[in-house]
Amino acid sequence: MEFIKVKNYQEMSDQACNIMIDKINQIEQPVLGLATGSTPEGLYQNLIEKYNQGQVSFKHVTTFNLDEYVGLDREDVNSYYRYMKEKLFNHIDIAMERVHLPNGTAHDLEAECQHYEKQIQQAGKIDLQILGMGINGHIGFNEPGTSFHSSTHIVDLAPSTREANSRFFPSIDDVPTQALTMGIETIMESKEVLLLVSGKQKAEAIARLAEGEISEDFPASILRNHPNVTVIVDEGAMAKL
Ligand SMILES: O=P(O)(O)OC[C@H]1O[C@](O)(CO)[C@@H](O)[C@@H]1O
Repeated sequence: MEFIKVKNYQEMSDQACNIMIDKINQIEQPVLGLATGSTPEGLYQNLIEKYNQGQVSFKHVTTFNLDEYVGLDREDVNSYYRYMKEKLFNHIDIAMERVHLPNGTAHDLEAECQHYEKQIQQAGKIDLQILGMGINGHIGFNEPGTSFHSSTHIVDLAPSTREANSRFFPSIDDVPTQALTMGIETIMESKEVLLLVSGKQKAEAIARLAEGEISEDFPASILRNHPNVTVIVDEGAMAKL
């Protein structure tokens, strides 16, 4: 696991953007794994800027998002599908048929998980997976206690995750209680992982990632066993290292 230490959120987003554009330009049919939350917003803004400057095209890019809330329609303001459209897809030349997010309103959620997992395998696995990390070490929506051998599955969201994400909803009662997420094994099968971590609220989590034991109690810790992980971390998040 390689750590790239940067000053602040903007520098983290700039470095992540460069890594992602290199990857897109290196591979003929790149498959990217994408994340939501606050962390990658700066990266997506940068990608849009670079696209507008003609430095990158997404025509041959396929994407798989990590997760989606259960019960929110795709066009709901808080769905991750809507987030991705507004923060990235609407502004670039990506073909929407190459875009994938789990369907949180599928009639049969178990079947949807299996189907999503199959689509990732059929695409030839993920070339570069972008990750954020929750304060409890969750990656995707894989909460503490999730099996390291999990594939795409339905999760009950931890109270701390619902509380953290309630900032986007009218009230905490409106935050869905479940989500569909790529599993830990799905993430670990990505060829390369880029984990972005910013802000002092993540300092404890980064210290645990770097120095704690590898345990299902702290999902992100498994990344230490992955052969190709880069963590871009800013000064705030490094406070306890
Ligand atoms: O980037 P944020 O908003 O701090 O969230 C961290 C992680 O939590 C999630 O938003 C899920 O709660 C992930 O999608 C994200 O990577």
